[in-house]
Amino acid sequence: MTKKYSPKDVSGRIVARLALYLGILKDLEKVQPEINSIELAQRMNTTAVQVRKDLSTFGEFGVRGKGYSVSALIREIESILGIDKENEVILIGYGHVGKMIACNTNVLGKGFKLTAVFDKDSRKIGKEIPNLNIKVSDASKCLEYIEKNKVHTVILAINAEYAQVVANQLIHSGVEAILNMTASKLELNSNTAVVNADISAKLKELNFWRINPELRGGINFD
Ligand SMILES: NC(=O)c1ccc[n+]([C@@H]2O[C@H](COP(=O)([O-])OP(=O)(O)OC[C@H]3O[C@@H](n4cnc5c(N)ncnc54)[C@H](O)[C@@H]3O)[C@@H](O)[C@H]2O)c1
Repeated sequence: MTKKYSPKDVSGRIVARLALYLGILKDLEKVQPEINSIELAQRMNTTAVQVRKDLSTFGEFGVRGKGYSVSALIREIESILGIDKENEVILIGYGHVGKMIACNTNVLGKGFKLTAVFDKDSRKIGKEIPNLNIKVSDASKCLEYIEKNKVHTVILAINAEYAQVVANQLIHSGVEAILNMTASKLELNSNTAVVNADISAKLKELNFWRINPELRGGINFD
C-alpha cells in the first residue's frame, strides 16, 4: 500500500479522533447534509481549529465558508480508516471478554467481519457461537489459519500472562494489527500496530478525572 501521509503529522490521537468524527457524522447523516468545523467541534467537545487541523492532515475535504458535506466526509474518513471495504478479523480467547465480542459482533461496527474464533480450552473448542454460524476452533490451528487466509488483524482476549508469547507468534505468521484486550503491555516491533482496549484501565483513567474536576478543563480526553 502506498503511504499517503507524513508520519510526523499523523498521531495516534488524530486517528482516534477520526473514528469519533465518523460516529458523529453517521448520527447526523440522515438529518443534515452539511456541517461546518464549528458545529463538528462543538459536538466533539473540541475546537474548530483542532477539527480543521485533524482533517487537513488527510486532505482537503471542505469548502471554505461552507463546511463539509456530511456524506462525503463519511466516505472520506471510512476510506482513510480502511473500512470502506470489509476487513477479516479473528478472535483469540473465548472467555468472558471474547464471548462478549463474538456474541455481539455489532460492537465491531462497519468494515469488520469476524471469521474465526480460537481457544485452547478443550471444553470450549467446537462450541457453536450464537448468530455467527461458526464454532470455536482449536488454538493449535490458529497460526495455520492465519497464514492460509492471510489474516492481518487479530483481537487478543486471552489471559494476560500468555499475551506476549501469543502476540510474538501472531506477528511471525504475518499479523499486522492486534486489538489487545488484555491488561498486558505488548512489546512488539514497529511494523505491528497495537491498540489497547482495556475497559478497566479506561475506567481508572476516567475515575481520576472524576475525582479531580478542577483539572478537566472541558475538553474530551481521547
Ligand atoms: N479489555 C477489557 O476491557 C477487559 C476487561 C476484563 C478483562 N480483560 C482482560 O482480557 C483477557 C480475557 O479476560 P477474560 O475475563 O475473558 O478471561 P477468561 O479467563 O474468561 O478467558 C480467557 C480465555 O483465553 C483462553 N486462552 C488462554 N490462553 C490461550 C491461548 N494461548 N490461545 C487461545 N486461547 C487461550 C482461555 O482458555 C480462556 O477461554 C484477560 O487478559 C483480562 O485481564 C480485559
